[in-house]
Amino acid sequence: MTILDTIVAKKIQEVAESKAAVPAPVLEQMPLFGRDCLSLRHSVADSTKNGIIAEFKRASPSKGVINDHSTVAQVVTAYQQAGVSAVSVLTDSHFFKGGLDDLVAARAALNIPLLRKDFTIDAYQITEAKAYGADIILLIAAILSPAQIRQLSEHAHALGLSVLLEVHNREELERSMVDTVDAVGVNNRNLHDFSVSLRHSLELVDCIPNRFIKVSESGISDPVTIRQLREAGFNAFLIGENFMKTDNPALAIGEFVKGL
Ligand SMILES: O=C(O)c1ccccc1NCC(=O)[C@H](O)[C@H](O)COP(=O)(O)O
Repeated sequence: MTILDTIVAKKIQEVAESKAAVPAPVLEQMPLFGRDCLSLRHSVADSTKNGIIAEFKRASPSKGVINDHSTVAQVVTAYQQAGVSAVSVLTDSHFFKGGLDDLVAARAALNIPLLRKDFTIDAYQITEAKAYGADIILLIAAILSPAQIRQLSEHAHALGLSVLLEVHNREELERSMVDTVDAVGVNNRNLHDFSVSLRHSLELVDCIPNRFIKVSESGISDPVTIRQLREAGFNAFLIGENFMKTDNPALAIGEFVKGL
C-alpha cells in the first residue's frame, strides 16, 4: 500500500462524512456557489501574468510540516502582487494540514483563479469546491479511471470550473487525456515514492496536444528552471514548497519573480 492508496482510503471515508453532514443541495445554497468562476485559460493567456500557479502548502507527506506560521491571506496576497496566474490551496486536512476555510480565506483575498488542490474522487467534492470559492479543480490520473475523469470533468464544467488533469508518466497521459479537461499537468513528483525529477515534464511536454494548457508541477525551485520549462513548451508552473519553506513566503515570491 503506497501513500496514495492511504490518502484515497482516508478520502473515501471523509467524503462520506461530509456528504452526511452537508448534503450537496445545502452546498448549492451557499453564497460563493452562485459566483461566476474565473477562467484558468484566460489568466494563463494574460501576458501581464507570469504563468506561476503558486501554492499555499502547510505540510506534506514527503516533508512533514513545511510552514505553520504564515497566514493564507498574507501569503496569497503576496502571490497575487507578484503577478502569478493562479493560486493553489491544499484543502486536505489529514495529510497536508489544509482545509476549506483556507480556500474561503484565499478567495476573499484574490481576484485571480483559485485551485482547490485535493484528491478528487467524487462529484460531491467538486460541488464543494465551487461552494467554497474555487475556480479550478484537480483530477489525478493515478487514482481515477478514464470514465471517472470524463464524468468528473463534465460535472466541473457544468458548474463553470476549470479542470487540471495531473499525470506523472506517458501511460497515465495516454489513457487519461479527455477533451473535457482544460489543462494537463505533469507532476515531477512520483506520488508513490516521492522522488522528484524535471525529466518527467521534459519527456512528456510534446505528447500533450497544444489545445491544453501545459503545466509543470512540483520540485521547481529557481527561475532558470521556469525559463527551461517555458522553452520546452510549458505555459504554467505549479510551485509550493519553494516559497512556503522560507520564513517569509511573501518575500520569497517577490525575489523569485525578479529572476524571471
Ligand atoms: O508534496 C507531497 O509530498 C505530496 C505527496 C503525496 C501526494 C501529493 C503531494 N503533493 C501535491 C503536489 O502535487 C504539490 O503540492 C505541488 O505540485 C507543488 O509541489 P512543490 O512545489 O514541490 O511543493
